[in-house]
Amino acid sequence: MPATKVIVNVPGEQPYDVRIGNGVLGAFGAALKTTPGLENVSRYLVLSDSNVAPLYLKACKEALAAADLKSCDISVPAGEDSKSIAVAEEIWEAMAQLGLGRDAAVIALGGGVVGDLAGFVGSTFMRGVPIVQAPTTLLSMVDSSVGGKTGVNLRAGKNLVGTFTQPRYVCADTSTLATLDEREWACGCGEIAKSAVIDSDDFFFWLVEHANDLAKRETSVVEEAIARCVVFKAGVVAADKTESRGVRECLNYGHTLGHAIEKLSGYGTFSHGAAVAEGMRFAARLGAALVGTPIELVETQDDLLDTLGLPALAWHAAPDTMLDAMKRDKKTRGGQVRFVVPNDVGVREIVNVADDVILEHLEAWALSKEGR
Ligand SMILES: NC(=O)c1ccc[n+]([C@@H]2O[C@H](COP(=O)([O-])OP(=O)(O)OC[C@H]3O[C@@H](n4cnc5c(N)ncnc54)[C@H](O)[C@@H]3O)[C@@H](O)[C@H]2O)c1
Ligand SMILES: O=C(O)C(=O)C[C@@H](O)[C@H](O)[C@H](O)COP(=O)(O)O
Ligand SMILES: [Zn+2]
Repeated sequence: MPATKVIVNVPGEQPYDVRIGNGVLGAFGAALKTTPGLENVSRYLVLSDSNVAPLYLKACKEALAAADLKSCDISVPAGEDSKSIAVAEEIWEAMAQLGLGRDAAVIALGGGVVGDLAGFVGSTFMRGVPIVQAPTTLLSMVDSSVGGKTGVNLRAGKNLVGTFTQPRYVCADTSTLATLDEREWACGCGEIAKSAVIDSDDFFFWLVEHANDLAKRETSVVEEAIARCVVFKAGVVAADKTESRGVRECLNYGHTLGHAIEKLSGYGTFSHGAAVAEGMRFAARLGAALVGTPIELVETQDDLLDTLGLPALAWHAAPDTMLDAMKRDKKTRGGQVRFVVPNDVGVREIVNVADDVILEHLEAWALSKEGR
């Protein structure tokens, strides 16, 4: 896999490119000018957050101006709390005040929070304007900027309102990762580990071998990890864009428990990636009990997550409270909670798990936390 600039095409009715590399934001405007579906855009709204705007908004707007593209911008407070209907409504109102019409497009400049929020407001404003993703966190480069899941959280649970709307273009400038702190680095590594476990032996054992270098941000390893994740996700999304064919749900590995942790701990207490990593530990153990997931996989995954800076969380809630939160998961059918579990590396299945079995495993999980 090439180490510098990589372009991955996400196939589908409206295929799009994901451009990955150091400095690709500099050529952003020129790339948008030749992107199908953006020919008639008269103004771009750049949505970012209070951490990202001071760092990268100027460069983004300069890249647009250099290609004679007009832009305006809105910044939201950094953090998961901005993924809400209240903030979405403020943005819709601001877009109307700015005089944006159906010839506008929305650029998400930031992490997964900005990406999901911008995707949601863009896909609903005036019944939908084009969306462009310019991810600036590791997590958003490896996962959220690709695939078109947009949305906001409700008090009842994560991502409970949203749309499936593919972006027209994704620009992942890896130079922006230099300003990311340790917590957010590890968060991205959580989704990389998720993709590796459910993808293949090739990805998983490559990651095990390079986990230390990824944690140390070794450039070629980082770029290869991003490219591998995007190639994998592009294939899954192409096969099942709206998660209706039983293929895309695999990307939810670790999320059944992970989303419940995020909700119950107060959104933002744990990063999404840390919660997903915890969910992967739990789901693999459930797999070992229910479908024969090899214990070597459970242990290798534990070691991998440790190396990537994602130790088991010293946090738990009462099992019945956890179960109640998990019942809001979108994979739930007929009131029954379903988990993605790995039968082995690269082989996954969705299992319906009875409440009493989940409670029994949650109790064991809670016990394992005592004394931490
Ligand atoms: N749509 C999807 O397919 C998908 C996939 C995975 C995760 N998600 C969602 O993504 C969100 C998590 O995304 P995230 O981890 O990127 O969180 P985030 O967007 O909150 O970013 C994490 C923090 O890093 C800051 N930041 C962003 N870029 C930076 C940079 N280059 N330098 C310094 N600081 C920077 C942000 O301001 C924020 O404080 C969750 O809401 C999750 O549900 C969505
Ligand atoms: O793209 C997908 O599909 C995913 O499931 C990717 C996940 O990493 C991501 O966190 C997603 O937002 C979760 O989706 P949800 O449907 O469970 O809200
Ligand atoms: Zn996720």
